[in-house]
Amino acid sequence: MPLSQHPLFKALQQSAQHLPSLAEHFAGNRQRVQQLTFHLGDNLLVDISRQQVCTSVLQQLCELARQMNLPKAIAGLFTDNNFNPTEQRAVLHTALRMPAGATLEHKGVNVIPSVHAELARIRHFCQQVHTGKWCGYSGQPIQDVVNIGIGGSDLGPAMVCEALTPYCTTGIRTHFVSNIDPAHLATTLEPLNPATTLFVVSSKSFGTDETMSNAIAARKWLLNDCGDDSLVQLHFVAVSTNHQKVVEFGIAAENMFTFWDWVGGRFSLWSAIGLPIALAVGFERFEALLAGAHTMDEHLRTTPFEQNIPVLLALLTIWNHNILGHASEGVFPYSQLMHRFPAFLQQLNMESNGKSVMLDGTPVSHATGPIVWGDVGSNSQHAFFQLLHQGTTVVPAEFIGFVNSPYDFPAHRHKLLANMLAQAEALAFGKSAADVEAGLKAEGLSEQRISELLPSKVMPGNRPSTVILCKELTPHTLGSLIALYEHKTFVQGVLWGVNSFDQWGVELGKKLASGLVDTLAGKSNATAHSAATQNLVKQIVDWKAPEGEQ
Ligand SMILES: O=P(O)(O)OC[C@H]1O[C@H](O)[C@H](O)[C@@H](O)[C@@H]1O
Repeated sequence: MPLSQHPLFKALQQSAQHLPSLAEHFAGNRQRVQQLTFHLGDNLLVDISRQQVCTSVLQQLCELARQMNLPKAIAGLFTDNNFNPTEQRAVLHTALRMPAGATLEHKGVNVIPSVHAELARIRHFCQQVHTGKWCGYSGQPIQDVVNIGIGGSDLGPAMVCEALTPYCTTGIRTHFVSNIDPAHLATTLEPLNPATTLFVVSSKSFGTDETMSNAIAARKWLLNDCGDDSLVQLHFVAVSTNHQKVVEFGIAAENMFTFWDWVGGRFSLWSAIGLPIALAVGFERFEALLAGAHTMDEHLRTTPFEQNIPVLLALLTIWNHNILGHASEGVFPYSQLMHRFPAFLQQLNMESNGKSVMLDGTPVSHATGPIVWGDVGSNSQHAFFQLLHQGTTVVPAEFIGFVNSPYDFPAHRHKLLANMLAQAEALAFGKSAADVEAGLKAEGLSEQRISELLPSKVMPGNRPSTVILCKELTPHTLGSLIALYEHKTFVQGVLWGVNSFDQWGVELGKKLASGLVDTLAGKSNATAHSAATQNLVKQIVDWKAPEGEQ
């Protein structure tokens, strides 16, 4: 039964008619914070007390999830499944972080030994690079690793490498090139020495145009320097599921790391796609990242819904988005190192759940994925938080904070977290007209000035937020945090009844672009396109500098 037709969904809509304010919620229940704070071990806590729910609404949401077969779906994530029917693929990324002795059968074969065999190859390769045994063409050890990939073959490893900067102690510097904009490759390569640079060409399909074009250009750059095609091998490894295309590209099979079609691109950083992470932080820390994700997997698999963190966060999206009608979700890590986390989450959640048809192909009758967006705090406070506090759109916010940091400037120590706590507080409780007026009076302002200022200074409050507080941004905690969002995405998809693991919507644009490349190169005309495109093509051709002048 679709979500919106379920009797419990209708009951939740009824509950939302008589919603107490957050201030009333807190005043009416002294146990609220304890009841609505959940722990993963002793290093991660999730406080949903500032969400516009009470325990009875949460129970209704959990019951709805049970009746919509979420328990079976969760069990399916840890056994063989057919969760991606349009691509005829299973969804088994949880296998990538299972311990060596575990069993997860796919088509009757236990996949865990293959997962660990590939991890052993990654470990060996990292050792070779880190000890200088893997040398470039001039005999010098590798110093810089450039990952060439896009989407799921870029965002996860790029985000993790930045987030784990304090753990990047192997001496290997990592760089990420994704965009077909030549500026990305050119500016990345500019300071690098080809003799000490290794390229990791990462692509599940090994057919993505941006990645292939950048890989071909990188090979030329290398060849220009070393002058011998056979030496290029020393500077290229591949990560892919497509052996044939890797070999056709000219990368030897022994220099290819593999993963499997049951790993979706946006869920793949735990596979060989994480090779740059292991090269940057060391294999043991990569293993700690996997272990952190496995901890969250076990939490998802074994915890009753009423205490299950990813399930609760997904249900809050159902509540905020489908019942209360809030169209977007803001995510605000209070950590400069988590700079790329919102972008990673955008692919994870929006590519997974930005769907309009149910699994059986019928149109959805309820909203699916919200717009996910955000940026780091405290920067975002000084940019767009005005709208969050006083705008006409309510944006449920997720704050992510870390108590300890290896970067300890005494004057900064408490300010970052104080800012995060203050934002959650201001969003929830605002400032009433009476309080604003009293403050302005105390400042000695005239009656007239007070009445002018009052409407602009009132803070409505009652704006929902969640706080995720971690002890420290370690590889293990980051693994748990990423897996939390993976599972949140998965649970949302189950409730919405969509296929969270395909992405057909991105294909049309790719096809149109490939036709337009020839048009812009003057090899075909634009008449097959709309008048708008034809006009822009004409302008581009007119303005284009002749070859060689750019
Ligand atoms: O890893 P690749 O096969 O190169 O794919 C890279 C990316 O491209 C696609 O267009 C998809 O939208 C993404 O889901 C995918 O992660």
